[in-house]
Amino acid sequence: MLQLDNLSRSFDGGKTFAVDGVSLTLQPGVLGLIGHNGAGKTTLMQMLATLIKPTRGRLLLEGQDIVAQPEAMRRRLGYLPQDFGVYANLTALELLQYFAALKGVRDPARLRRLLEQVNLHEHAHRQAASFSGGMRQRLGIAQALLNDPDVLVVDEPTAGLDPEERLRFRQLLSEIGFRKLVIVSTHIVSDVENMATHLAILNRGRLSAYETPDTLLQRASGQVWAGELDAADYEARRGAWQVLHAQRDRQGSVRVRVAQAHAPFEGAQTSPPSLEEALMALRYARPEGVAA
Ligand SMILES: Nc1ncnc2c1ncn2[C@@H]1O[C@H](COP(=O)(O)OP(=O)(O)OP(=O)(O)O)[C@@H](O)[C@H]1O
Repeated sequence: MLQLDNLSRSFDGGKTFAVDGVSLTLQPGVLGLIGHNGAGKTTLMQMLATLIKPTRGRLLLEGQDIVAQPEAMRRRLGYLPQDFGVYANLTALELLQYFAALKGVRDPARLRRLLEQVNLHEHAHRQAASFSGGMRQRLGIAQALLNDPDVLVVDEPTAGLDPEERLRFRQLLSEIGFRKLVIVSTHIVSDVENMATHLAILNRGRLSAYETPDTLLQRASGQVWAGELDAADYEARRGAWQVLHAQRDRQGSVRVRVAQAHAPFEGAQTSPPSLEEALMALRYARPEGVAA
């Protein structure tokens, strides 16, 4: 449906590339675009949203070149940028009415349905400026869905949300992904763990992996070890390991999880990895959980 062909973007006349030769063929579902800060996620998403043009490469929506004809994409696109602001004096409904007028959407019933879909219908007449971060993001999604888009692009949507809001927001994107192509960028793996049908890992502008979460988990299977050892022993040996998690207990021993191909110490057992651990074990991410 959406094809990225050697997509590249430089901001300094071709000396360095923020996005460098990314090729992907995307179908409906949720794509989690994972990368550390500065990896090129926003630049990639802005190209998809036709806000900036690629330096090289092509972007095709059902075969149509959307760099040459951005309108073809804009009609079918919903976009929630990283910094979706709300206008202080407008209520949630007024804000949607405003964007609906800009997008040429004339059906008032649709605005009510969208507020229901994002679970804000009981707050339709409240000023959006008084909303929590999660409510604002959900309003942002309602705005992005106004034109019933086929492609929904959402940039770092859960930054600043509390755990309950994160969960609700993920469920919402997951449901949309049953029928549409949803592209969600994040540097927090757990944000997309339960909803992504595919993951694309961006590392300094380059695509280092494009796989299903299950495939990544399978590839990392047997490479994560768990066990307990004496604190002094742990301190002496930890420098040689890729430690995923370490927790000291009151008795002075340390429960540890380590990523490597063979047992790090006697008594360590292989343990099923989380997706974040799998990315670290496969060297797609740094120990602090940020994709490298
Ligand atoms: N308008 C610009 N002018 C110059 N350099 C830019 C511009 N936009 C992005 N860059 C550079 O391109 C690289 C990728 O930035 P980008 O914002 O796409 O990364 P990101 O993965 O979205 O990071 P973050 O998670 O921090 O938003 C960075 O080195 C950034 O400094």
